[in-house]
Amino acid sequence: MAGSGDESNGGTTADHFGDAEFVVVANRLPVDKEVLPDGTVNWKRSPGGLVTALEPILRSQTGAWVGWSGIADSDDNPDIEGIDIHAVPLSTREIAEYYEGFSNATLWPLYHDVLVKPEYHRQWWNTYVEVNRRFAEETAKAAAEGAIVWIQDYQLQLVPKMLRMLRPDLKIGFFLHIPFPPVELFMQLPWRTEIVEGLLGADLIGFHLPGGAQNFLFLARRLAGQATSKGTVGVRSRFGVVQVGFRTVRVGAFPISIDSGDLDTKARSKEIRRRAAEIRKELGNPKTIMLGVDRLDYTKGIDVRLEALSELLAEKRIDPDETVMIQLATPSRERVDSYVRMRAGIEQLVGNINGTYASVGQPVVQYLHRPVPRDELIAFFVAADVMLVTPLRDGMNLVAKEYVACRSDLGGALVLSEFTGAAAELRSAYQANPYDLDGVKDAIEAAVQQTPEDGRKRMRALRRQVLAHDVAKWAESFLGTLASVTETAVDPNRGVHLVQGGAESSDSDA
Ligand SMILES: Nc1ncnc2c1ncn2[C@@H]1O[C@H](COP(=O)(O)OP(=O)(O)O)[C@@H](O)[C@H]1O
Ligand SMILES: O=P(O)(O)OC[C@H]1O[C@H](O[C@H]2O[C@H](CO)[C@@H](O)[C@H](O)[C@H]2O)[C@H](O)[C@@H](O)[C@@H]1O
Repeated sequence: MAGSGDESNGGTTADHFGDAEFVVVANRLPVDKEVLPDGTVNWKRSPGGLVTALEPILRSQTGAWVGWSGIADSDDNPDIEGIDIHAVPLSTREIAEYYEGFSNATLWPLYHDVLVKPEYHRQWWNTYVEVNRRFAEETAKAAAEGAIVWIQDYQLQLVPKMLRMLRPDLKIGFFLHIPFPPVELFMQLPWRTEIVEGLLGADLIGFHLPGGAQNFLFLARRLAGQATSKGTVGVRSRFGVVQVGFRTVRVGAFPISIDSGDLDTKARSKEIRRRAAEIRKELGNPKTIMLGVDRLDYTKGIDVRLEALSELLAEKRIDPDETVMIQLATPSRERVDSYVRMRAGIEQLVGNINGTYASVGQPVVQYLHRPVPRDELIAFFVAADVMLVTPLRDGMNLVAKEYVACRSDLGGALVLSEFTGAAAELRSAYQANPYDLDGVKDAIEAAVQQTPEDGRKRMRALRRQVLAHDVAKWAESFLGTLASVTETAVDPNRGVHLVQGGAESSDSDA
């Protein structure tokens, strides 16, 4: 019987398997801790798209979620109705070395075009391995025999292989939410082979875009010495294949989305419309409201849009008396040096623009360094005439899709960086290369000056895409593919074949 307690599954026996038929494994749990004024603790479900998409699946079968609570040195295991929570506690040292260090100061910049220099520290790597092992062990305990396990993102790239060693009976999917870099960048990583081999423990590896899938296939051939397909990968179709012994690993592109129907309904509500009108009034009824909504991250190109605005104002192509830009920036990874430096740079740019172009009581840029409540955010989307999404590199960018979902009035215009995953789908946006400041300025100016008729036409096309492809479809397409490829696997021992270390080859395609 697959999964019975011999050496090949790390000693886990069927009696020690969990109950969950579907397990999500992510760095973060889908809950936020709230301490009420009277000191009592309340765990609120986080409003993220992933939870929304997976909740019905987690509820319809016995579902579990393995992740970190977001709090240091905490042994909290929140109780959430309908989801069996398995918290993986992290110590202060592990947060510094695994999360802030290897995940966010090594992998994050390396995978985002080396926008800042990745730091390579052996101690961070060791802790990344240790923490990935704990996630794998916790998952092995939670999953029922033959369960489906879906591992999320760059923080956990070693979990697929570790988990397969513990539990060869499982069907393992992995999805990367950030870009997967080209070979020229990935080869910098001292532990490049271990990462590729870690991912190859999965049955299905998903990326947002075909380009990421193709980069991975090339590296699997080059670093793990595996036979791979060489044809182009499609969107939710034409999957790539890596042959790992007698195990077949599929590689595909599954662009994530949002709960567009829900946002559309909320944005149509009277309360949100009233609040949107109120926001415009509070801002002094400007002709044009521009909006940026991001985690405060150097990948998001907040500086790009501020510099573009500053030059447009200097060239009098935008009138400061008629324009307000709102930048909502959620604090993020605040103990990582590159984030501290970037925040100072952004705040200086905001100060410079306001110092030069604002009138008393009427700043041109209104900057909020905090998250805003969901309904308030929706009202901002409804109020904004021009949405500025200008990342230097972004896996997808859900904000662009959220804006579109909120515009049932067919108003507004989306300025969108070519270097977001969303750009592949949102072709009717005002797209620009964020490295070409003149191009960004032209796109912003065109968006500000669009005719209502052109605006409606573009927004209609954008909405068709976003409403037809929501996050439930994303989950269905990934999980449907995972189910079909594991069901058709012919060899009952498919579970145990793993790539062994040191397989780097000198592929002549390099
Ligand atoms: N200031 C903010 N207040 C509230 N929500 C925010 C804020 N900034 C970003 N968000 C939300 O966070 C999510 C960001 O997702 P995305 O654009 O894909 O980028 P990332 O996951 O890299 O932060 C969106 O759902 C967006 O609405
Ligand atoms: O958990 P944090 O360190 O606070 O960071 C928040 C999340 O940021 C990243 O989001 C990515 O996923 C989005 C959805 O697929 C995508 O639209 C975006 O382009 C990515 O940057 C990260 O990948 C998540 O793991 C983090 O939880």
